[in-house]
Amino acid sequence: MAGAGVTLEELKKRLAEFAKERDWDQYHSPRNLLLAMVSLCLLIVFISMLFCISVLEVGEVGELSEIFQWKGEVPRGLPNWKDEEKEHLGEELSDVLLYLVRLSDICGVDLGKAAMRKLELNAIKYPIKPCEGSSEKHTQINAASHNNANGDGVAGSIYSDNSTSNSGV
Ligand SMILES: Nc1ccn([C@H]2C[C@H](O)[C@@H](COP(=O)(O)OP(=O)(O)OP(=O)(O)O)O2)c(=O)n1
Repeated sequence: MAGAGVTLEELKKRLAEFAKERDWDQYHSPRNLLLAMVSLCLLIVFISMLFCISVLEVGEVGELSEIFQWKGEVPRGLPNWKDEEKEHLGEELSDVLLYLVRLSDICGVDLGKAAMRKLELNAIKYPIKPCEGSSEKHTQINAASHNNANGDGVAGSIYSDNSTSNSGV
């Protein structure tokens, strides 16, 4: 089954391809990716408060954020970072990953399968053509497509256009 037993290396490759096809490397800076994770965590905090679970995971993301605090924008590959700083970053990233893997196991979620499925859903939400070089959210791109469809007959909703989606997992 797609995604069952997927390795971290495969997932890394798929994510890199997904970003490259959409010319999104320009937006995937360390800071932007971290901020994307942090906003996701604010949602988890809210849900955690409702269900009293998983606050530790948010704590680890907080520790990860501390490493980038006051550094401003950081270039890919972290060329000016000391070895100790990179090692510390590796430890905090691992804490987040290890808690995620453990949490999904305890909850009975096959994380590899779920991640591959989410990539397929992302490809439907963010088809290559309208999303190429754009950092807009799918809702904004979808609204723009609707406007175009009303105005000059160009493509309608991105959800109904499978011709450019990249969901062939
Ligand atoms: N510039 C971007 C935008 C999205 N994604 C990928 C990573 C995430 O797996 C997913 C996040 O997409 P959304 O921000 O649209 O969030 P959701 O999928 O949760 O959608 P929604 O917020 O509408 O529920 O897409 C990405 O890699 N780079």
